[in-house]
Amino acid sequence: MKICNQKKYIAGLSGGTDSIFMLSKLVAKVKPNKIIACHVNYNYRSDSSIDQKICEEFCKKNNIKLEILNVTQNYKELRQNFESWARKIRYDFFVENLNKYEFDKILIAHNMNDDIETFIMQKQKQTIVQYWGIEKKTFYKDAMIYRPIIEYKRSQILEYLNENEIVYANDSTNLDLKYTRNKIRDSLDENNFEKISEEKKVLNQKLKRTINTVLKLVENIKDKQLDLKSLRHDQLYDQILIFKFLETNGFGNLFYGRKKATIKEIIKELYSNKSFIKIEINNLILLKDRNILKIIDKSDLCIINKPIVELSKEEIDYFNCKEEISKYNKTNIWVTNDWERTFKFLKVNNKPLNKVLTKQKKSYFSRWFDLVIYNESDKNILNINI
Ligand SMILES: Nc1ncnc2c1ncn2[C@@H]1O[C@H](COP(=O)(O)OP(=O)(O)OP(=O)(O)O)[C@@H](O)[C@H]1O
Repeated sequence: MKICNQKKYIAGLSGGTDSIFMLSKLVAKVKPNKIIACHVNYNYRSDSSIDQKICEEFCKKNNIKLEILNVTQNYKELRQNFESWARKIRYDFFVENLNKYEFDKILIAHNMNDDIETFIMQKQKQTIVQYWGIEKKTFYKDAMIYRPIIEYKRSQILEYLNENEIVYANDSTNLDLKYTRNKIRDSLDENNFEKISEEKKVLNQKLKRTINTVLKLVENIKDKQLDLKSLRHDQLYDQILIFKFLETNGFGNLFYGRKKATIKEIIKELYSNKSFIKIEINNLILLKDRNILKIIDKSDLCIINKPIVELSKEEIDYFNCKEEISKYNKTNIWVTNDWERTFKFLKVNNKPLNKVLTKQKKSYFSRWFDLVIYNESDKNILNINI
C-alpha cells in the first residue's frame, strides 16, 4: 500500500472488512494524529449500532480520532435510490471533516474485487464510461479521494484480518443476492482477476487516449456548436466526442448512467443524409443544422406567433426589433419565429417561406432569431429581406 507518512488522512470507516483492513495497514505507516476516521451511522439496518461499536473500539485501540455522523431519516419517506443518497451524505461528511481539520486526502477502502465487479457491471449495462472500473484517485468537490487498497483482493484482506484476529463487521446486505453487484460478485473467480485486469488496462489506455484527443478538440469549441466533420466513423471516438461536447456545455448529467444506445442513436442520426434533425431530451435541444451540431437550452429560446400589437417589452428586446415593428402596427399584422409550425403556410412572393429558405440553405438555428412579420389574412410576409 503506497502511502506518504507526512500527509494527513480522513479515512472512511464503515466497520466492514475493507475499511478496517485499510486502517490497520494505515496505522502501521502513519502516526495516529495524522489520521481521522469518519463513520456514518445511517441507522438503516437493525445491526447498524454494531458497526459503529466496532469502529469505536478499533479507533480507541489504535488511538485514532473518530468522527461519527448519526443519520436520522425516515426511510419509508426516502424518495430516491438509497445507495446514491447515502453516498452523497458520506462524501459530504468526509469533505466537511477534511476542511475542518485541514487534512490532505480522503481514503476510501475499495478493493480489487470492487474494481473488477464495477468493470463487469459497466460492460453489462453498456453505459457511457470515462474510466473502466474504479479509479485509484478521483476528486469530489475539489477534495482528493484516494483508494490505497484497490490492488488487494478480498481473499487477501480476509486472510490478513483473520490471521491478525482483527474484528470487523459483516455487511448483511452483501448476502442479499437481489442486487446486481452481488450477483456478479458471486460469479467471479479471483483466479481470473489478472486476466480481467489486463483487459481493463488495455481498454483504459485506449479510452484515455481518445478522451485526451477529444478534449483538445472540445476545448476549442465555441458557440455550443460542433462541426460534424469532426466525427471519425470510429464508434468509441464518436461516442466520447458527442458525450464530451454535451458535458462541456452543461448537459452531461442527462447522459450519466444512461445506456450508450442513446448516444449511439444520436450518432446514427448525425450520419444520415438529413440536413435537419432535432432531438429533444428534457431541456436540451440537439440540432443538426446541415454540417453543424448545435446545443440549445430550451429555456434560452423564445418562440412566438402573435399579433404585433401583443409583443411584450421583453420580446421586443429579445428580438431587438423595436425599430422594425414600429413600421407596422395594424391589428392584422402578426409576428413569428415559430418556423417549425408557421413557415409552411407563410408565403414570400406566393411561394412557401420554408421552401425559399431551404433553397437559400438558410440555417435552421438562425430562423429562431429572425422575426418574420406577416399579414394574418393572406399569410404573405412583409419584411422581404428574409
Ligand atoms: N457508513 C460508512 N461510513 C464511513 N465510510 C463508509 C461507509 N460506508 C462506506 N464507507 C467507505 O466507502 C468504502 C466503499 O464502501 P461501499 O463498497 O459500501 O460503497 P460503494 O457504494 O461500493 O462505493 P462508494 O464509496 O463510491 O459509495 C468503504 O470501504 C469505506 O471506506
